[in-house]
Amino acid sequence: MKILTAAQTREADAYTIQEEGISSAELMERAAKAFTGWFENKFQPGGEVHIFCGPGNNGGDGLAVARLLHERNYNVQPYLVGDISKASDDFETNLERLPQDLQTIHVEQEAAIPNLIGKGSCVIDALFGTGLNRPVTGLYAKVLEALNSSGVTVTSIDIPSGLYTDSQTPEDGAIVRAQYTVSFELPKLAFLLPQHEPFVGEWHVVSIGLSQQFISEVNTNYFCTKQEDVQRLLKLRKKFSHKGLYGHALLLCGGYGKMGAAVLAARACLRSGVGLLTVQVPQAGYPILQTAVPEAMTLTDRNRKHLSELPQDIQKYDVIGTGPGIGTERVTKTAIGQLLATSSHPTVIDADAINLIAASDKLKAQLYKKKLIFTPHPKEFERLVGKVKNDYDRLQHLREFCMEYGCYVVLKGSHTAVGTPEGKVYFNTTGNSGMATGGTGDVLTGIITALVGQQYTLEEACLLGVYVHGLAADLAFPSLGDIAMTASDVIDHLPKAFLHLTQLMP
Ligand SMILES: NC(=O)C1=CN([C@@H]2O[C@H](COP(=O)(O)OP(=O)(O)OC[C@H]3O[C@@H](n4cnc5c(N)ncnc54)[C@H](OP(=O)(O)O)[C@@H]3O)[C@@H](O)[C@H]2O)[C@@H](O)CC1
Ligand SMILES: Nc1ncnc2c1ncn2[C@@H]1O[C@H](COP(=O)(O)OP(=O)(O)O)[C@@H](O)[C@H]1O
Ligand SMILES: [K+]
Repeated sequence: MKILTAAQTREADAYTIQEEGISSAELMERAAKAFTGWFENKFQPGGEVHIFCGPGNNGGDGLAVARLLHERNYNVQPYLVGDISKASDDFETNLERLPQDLQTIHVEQEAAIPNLIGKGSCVIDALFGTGLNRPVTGLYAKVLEALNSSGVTVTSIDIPSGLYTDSQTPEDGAIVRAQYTVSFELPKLAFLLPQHEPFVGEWHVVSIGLSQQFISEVNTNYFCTKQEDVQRLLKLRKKFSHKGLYGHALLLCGGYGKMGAAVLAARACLRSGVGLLTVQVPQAGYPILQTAVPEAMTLTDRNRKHLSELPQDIQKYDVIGTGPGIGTERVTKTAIGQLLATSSHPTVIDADAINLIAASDKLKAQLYKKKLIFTPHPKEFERLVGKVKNDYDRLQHLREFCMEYGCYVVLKGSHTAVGTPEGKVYFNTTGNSGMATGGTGDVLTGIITALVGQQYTLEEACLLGVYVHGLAADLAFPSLGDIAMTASDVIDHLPKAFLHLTQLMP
């Protein structure tokens, strides 16, 4: 699914209006109906609903929603905020359409801002949408600040007012802190960035029938991975298939005190369909791996505690995964250096392997033109690319790093972002806060390694792997919740996650 900029969203609106031969007020009516449908499911009629409308089409939406909720017996109070002498045409149309018994209140100065503290009211924020073109200050900022400090439940139409859709909001701009955001047709880039969680709250997308032709033709660098996107990637097994068809993976993982990382990566790799798995661990890990993961073949390093060498016959493997639990000893750095210098295998690089590379220009110089997938969390990513200013800056670095080295980067987080060598970014849509616990990243390394071994392209392996990893956690959630969830629980739910995707296939 594509993510459009504010400008592209306006073009999509205009294209739809022309293609369907409808008026912009009709499209607004669709948007208002779609919003109202969501709202009715969430909030019962009864309490007061205060709707704050700005001078543009977002305000127009607010007025149309006021009329529709009024018709459905909600106790609605619309406010017109600021100078509405230059309001948009569709705002005017919807103002005229308000029924006689629905009186608006005009908020033209600070003293007229209603005091909603302690009233338990519900607020709909329709001040600004995608047409916001400068930071919110003055009277509008006072309104947003009053809402933020009043303790009311705010639901924003399209986007929280004051928040920029696809670039960093300037620091002097006020932004409403919504509990819910109900957006039209496609999610906005701003919703996917962790820094915006306090403003966006729980977000939902409702369809308003924007032109699918426009959406399929428009160019964008940003995407959301939905179930239908990964389902078509999934390869079914053939009846006469054998383990030789599903790849032989090598995991170079684990170290003294962190052998569990190797166990987690190995188990996840096996649960993701790899044909054969060999794990090389330091000697201290031999009994652990042989006991905890009997399906895997185990090689031992000459070093007792740390990765220090590559296996002799490394050529025979189809894919290598490394990093989890390996530590950053000098001997391990040498081994990772050898790996980069001598191997042409597709390789998944995680955790301490990233840290070692990040700390060495010599190792970094070896990254070019290889088949590499990096799976950093935000701190590991900053070690690779330097300090970032904000989430947009991080995305820019992500794209630049991937383009420079021709690699894939799986930047982990609540909406994990997969960067590609073409500079595209795919945000994941599965997963939950139960995954915020040690070892879940090691599980992801195992999953992606297994998928590359099964001949998925690097891009497919990243997208499918990240999706399935989050889906397993989502399937674990109903019985385990997020507080008690562990990385092993995620592995235990991988079978259900793969089944879920295959059973839904046509
Ligand atoms: N097009 C359609 O058919 C559909 C559109 N839809 C809806 O329309 C929304 C987009 O509407 P929009 O383009 O009118 O912009 P909107 O967000 O209301 O703001 C523009 C107004 O705000 C003003 N303004 C801006 N920044 C400001 C600031 N910081 N401080 C103060 N003022 C500021 C700006 O004034 P100006 O810059 O001219 O001074 C202008 O008056 C979209 O999010 C969705 O909700 C849906 O109904 C689907 C169909
Ligand atoms: N709040 C969250 N919502 C969704 N996914 C999460 C959340 N927190 C963490 N994750 C996922 O859990 C994994 C954590 O990886 P990482 O930080 O490398 O853990 P570790 O190093 O302990 O294995 C990542 O895949 C990340 O996307
Ligand atoms: K809004």
